Amino acid sequence: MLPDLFPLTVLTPLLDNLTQLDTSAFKPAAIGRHKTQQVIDTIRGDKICWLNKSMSFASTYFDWSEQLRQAVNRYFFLGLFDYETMFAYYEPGAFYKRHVDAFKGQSNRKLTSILYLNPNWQPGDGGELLMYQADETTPFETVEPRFGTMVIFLSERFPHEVLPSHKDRYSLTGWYRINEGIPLD
Ligand SMILES: O=C(O)CCC(=O)C(=O)O
Ligand SMILES: [Fe+2]
Repeated sequence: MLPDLFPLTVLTPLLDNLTQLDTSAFKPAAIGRHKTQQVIDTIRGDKICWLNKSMSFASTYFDWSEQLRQAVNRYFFLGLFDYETMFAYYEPGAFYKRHVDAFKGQSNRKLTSILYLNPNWQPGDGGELLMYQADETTPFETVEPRFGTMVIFLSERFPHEVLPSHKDRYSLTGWYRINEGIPLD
């Protein structure tokens, strides 16, 4: 967990632009990919909008994400290949039940990053991210979704959940992916 990672001069325009996005570009978040994809609002209740490089207001964020990708590859040899990121909006009452972002060997998502964009977040506003080790039921980390806090974790390793939020809750969630090569036989 990295509190206050970005300066307000980066965060404030980012949030302003994201919240001005055409809400018709938002869709209820789904679970699974391709044919198995479905919207189950008893598991997650956020609405999402994928970001793309043509959104120039997000260029500082994309540049920083690219630097992180290169640094992680340099130090940890993860072979991260590209990055996808979405803006997520949890309206009051929305939550996301415990899950992992990727199952080992079944996805090319390796590293998850979440940047929280909630100015004036207070204890009691809900919406905390709980991080777990494997099968444990007690979280080893509870993260309040405060403006500028970033969380980075291995997508296959850590189950996590979002507690019901009592206020509008905004975040940018991204996944670094490895290149899906053709397996050698
Ligand atoms: O917003 C969060 O704190 C977590 C979101 C999440 O787990 C996801 O989108 O996969
Ligand atoms: Fe997740």
